[in-house]
Amino acid sequence: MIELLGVTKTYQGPWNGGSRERVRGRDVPDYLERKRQIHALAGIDLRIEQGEFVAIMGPSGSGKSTLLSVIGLLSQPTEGAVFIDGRDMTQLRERERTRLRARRIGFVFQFPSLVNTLNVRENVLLPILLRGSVTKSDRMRADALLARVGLTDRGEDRSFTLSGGEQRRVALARALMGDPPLLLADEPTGALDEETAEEMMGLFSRLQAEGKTVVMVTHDRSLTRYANRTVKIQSGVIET
Ligand SMILES: Nc1ncnc2c1ncn2[C@@H]1O[C@H](COP(=O)(O)OP(=O)(O)OP(=O)(O)O)[C@@H](O)[C@H]1O
Repeated sequence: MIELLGVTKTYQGPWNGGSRERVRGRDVPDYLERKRQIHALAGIDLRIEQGEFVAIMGPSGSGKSTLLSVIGLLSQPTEGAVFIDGRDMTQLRERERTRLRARRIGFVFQFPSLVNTLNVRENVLLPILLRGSVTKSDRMRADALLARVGLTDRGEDRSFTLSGGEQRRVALARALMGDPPLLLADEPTGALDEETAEEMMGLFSRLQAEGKTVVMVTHDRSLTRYANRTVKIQSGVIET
């Protein structure tokens, strides 16, 4: 379903502090001084089958979030190809990538980024609200998803009145609103207590059992037991 071939991602770092670089034994003039390059991904080959639950682990700065953003079409690789269902996403126009992202990918981040001025149900409906008007069946779906994440009857509450774990579940319900086949989660249980984290992982497991593909970045080794496979990344390279 998802295949990355030779994916690299290089960021331009800050100016390197005025120190002169030497290229082929000669000082590089100031006006050509190069920015430091950060190789966040340094040649990733990865295949993820439909219906898999993959955990991505690695030390801080190893490239996990970058990898997730490339898989999620939020960021274009510097080199390499990203195939989703056999189509190379790097060859598409930005508009088409955005469209596919909206239809096929749900994101859950560590910080749920709910809109405080909206109530819980409206937050779940946000992807629809942004596209146009909300129908009665959209509202029913939002309520069904809220029930699914254990927040029945909280639809009318202001989102900021919810606890961190509850807000995270609203974010999951929002990610599921468009029924995407692929769920990407970056530290979805970060800063949650153990019990709440386990509940969240239980939800992910059930979604996988229903056929969704789940890719999750985590620091927490104990959570990898929910995944079928753990991919370890170090300095932008997958450890084998
Ligand atoms: N937009 C950016 N501009 C410049 N450098 C970046 C950018 N995003 C990430 N980096 C760098 O790329 C490397 C990989 O970052 P990334 O966020 O993917 O790591 P990570 O494994 O998710 O780390 P953490 O576990 O701390 O969140 C780091 O050295 C980071 O500083």
